[in-house]
Amino acid sequence: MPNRPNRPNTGAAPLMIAVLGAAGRMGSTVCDAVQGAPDLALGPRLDVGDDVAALAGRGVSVAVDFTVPSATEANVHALIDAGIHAVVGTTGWTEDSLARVRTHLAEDGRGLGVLVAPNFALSAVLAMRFAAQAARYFESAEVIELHHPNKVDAPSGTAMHTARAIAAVRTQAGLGTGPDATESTLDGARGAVVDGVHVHAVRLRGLVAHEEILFGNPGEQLTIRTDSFERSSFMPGVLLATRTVAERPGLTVGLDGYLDLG
Ligand SMILES: NC(=O)C1=CN([C@@H]2O[C@H](COP(=O)(O)OP(=O)(O)OC[C@H]3O[C@@H](n4cnc5c(N)ncnc54)[C@H](OP(=O)(O)O)[C@@H]3O)[C@@H](O)[C@H]2O)C=CC1
Ligand SMILES: O=C(O)C1=N[C@H](C(=O)O)C[C@H](O)C1
Repeated sequence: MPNRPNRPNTGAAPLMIAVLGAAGRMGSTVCDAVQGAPDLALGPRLDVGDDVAALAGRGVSVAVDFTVPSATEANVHALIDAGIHAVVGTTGWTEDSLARVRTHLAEDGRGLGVLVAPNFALSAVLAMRFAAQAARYFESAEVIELHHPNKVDAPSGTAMHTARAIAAVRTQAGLGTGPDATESTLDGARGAVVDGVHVHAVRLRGLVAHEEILFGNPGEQLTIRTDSFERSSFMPGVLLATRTVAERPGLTVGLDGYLDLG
């Protein structure tokens, strides 16, 4: 990742990285990326049915979780109990589940770090940041996310995060809901509503991970778009996180918390 502290850790023994969801699309890509990094060593690869608690005492420094929304929170609690830092890309996190992790980390007291990031691609991280910057200046804001048809959750974690951030800025700026004269619709025609922001999900063969954030004012529109054409786009962010999570005790939400974005 350019201009980021994503250099290999030199001079030290390689950090051992465990991967949860290792056989999945993201998990297998992470295994390849870790194997290609001279300062990292690929440790245990876990999938459904494997016991996360059994990672304790096996020299694992950091575990990367790309599993499923129904499993990821329990995995993180088990990793904390095992004394292992966690880098999490899996979606499905809520304010409540994040709060439980925050509490667990505080109670544990060993200074472990957990990063939960809805998107590790630099383009997506910047798109979310730019959207939050733009949100106060526009009457209308809607989010469209577009993904491969094998994705099990909708809207995407990235779209949820984007919409929540836009909504928070709009509230702070005293903006109400966007103008919308719709009186009757087919169910779903206006998408899901996340904190007052409409979010639309497209599933299409050929896509990987894409998002458009649309802002409108009378006579003008701003579109912010991010495209991940390959899962390799997530890897610099994942590797950066594995290298630095131990230096960031507590819970961080969003890779932007690890980047010097100003
Ligand atoms: N933050 C980011 O940048 C990105 C996040 N994601 C998110 O990552 C997650 C995974 O995506 P993707 O790799 O495409 O999905 P896949 O379905 O390809 O992979 C998920 C893997 O996790 C396994 N799994 C399921 N339950 C468990 C469990 N309890 N413990 C361990 N492993 C388990 C699955 O096994 P099985 O198939 O046998 O059920 C599968 O191998 C999704 O939530 C997705 O939204 C995706 C891309 C980027
Ligand atoms: O499932 C995916 O593929 C992706 N999931 C994440 C999300 O839900 O935001 C990140 C990226 O969009 C790819």
